[in-house]
Amino acid sequence: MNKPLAIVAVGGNALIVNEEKNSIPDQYQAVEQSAQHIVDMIEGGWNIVLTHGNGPQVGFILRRSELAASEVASVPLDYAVGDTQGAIGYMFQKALHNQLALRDIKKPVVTIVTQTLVSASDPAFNTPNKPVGAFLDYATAQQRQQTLGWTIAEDSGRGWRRTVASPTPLEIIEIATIQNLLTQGCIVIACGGGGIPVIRDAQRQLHGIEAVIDKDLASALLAEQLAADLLLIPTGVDQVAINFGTPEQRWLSELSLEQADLLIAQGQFGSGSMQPKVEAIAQFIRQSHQNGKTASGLITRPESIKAALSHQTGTWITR
Ligand SMILES: NC(=O)OP(=O)(O)O
Repeated sequence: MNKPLAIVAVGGNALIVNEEKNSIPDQYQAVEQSAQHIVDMIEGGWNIVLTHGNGPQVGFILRRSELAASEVASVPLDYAVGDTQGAIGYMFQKALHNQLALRDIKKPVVTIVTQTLVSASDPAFNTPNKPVGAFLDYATAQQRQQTLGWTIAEDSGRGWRRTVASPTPLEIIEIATIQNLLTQGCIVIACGGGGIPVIRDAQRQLHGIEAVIDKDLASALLAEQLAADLLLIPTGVDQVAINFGTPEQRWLSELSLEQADLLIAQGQFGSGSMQPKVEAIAQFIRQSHQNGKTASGLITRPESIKAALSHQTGTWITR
């Protein structure tokens, strides 16, 4: 029997343990931790495609580019997304390779530079709302807004960040290659940072466009197109909660699509944190159902993945 396929979507913020420990070696340590849990899944019989975010990292590249502007040409945002695919892909590729070697599992790991089609007329280009880079105090963010033309927004009560446009992912250009690599038994790292945003002209030519795609939405599209069984989104908590942070807080082990819709409508999940994860999983499950496939989603902490897969923790979302 074929092994089940899971898309595991690791957030860019998950690699930044705290704002003071955000160096490349610090991020690599976090990747090494995640790699252990992913290889546990492989030992448990799963095929894996790993996707990852890049919100902090792509913002760091833009900032380096600004700081060096008098010496070297600046980096357009689509190229900065490509840079993060290479750097974070390298981290996961190396960490997974090493973890597999420790357990004597022979499985190739490969990172695919992935382009994701978006629409040039997506209204998201008029309202940049995807936070990137570091969390700043308001005075610093406002000063950069005035001097560098940044758009800024408060993010999840943690501070102010630069924002960029985040159009809806429509098509994964390298989908056939990703599928082929999976069929050959590879662990594939794809759609990094949601994929490099590209538009297609009337002559079918691709052109990069400056934006950062939401990695959960891109992962949902990828999961649907690969007919995956599971979209797993590791995050900072073991389970999704309602009434989060109040005396009425309640952790959820299971969530139907109808319950998810209702709780989203009630504004139960943070709009910049848990809500996009639940929405992405719901979209994947619905689309899979339309394609005749039964699929599910799981949200949990990376270190709880093994327990969550045997339903001891985590929040399972099913139709
Ligand atoms: N591209 C993206 O969604 O990145 P984060 O998950 O790091 O915000």
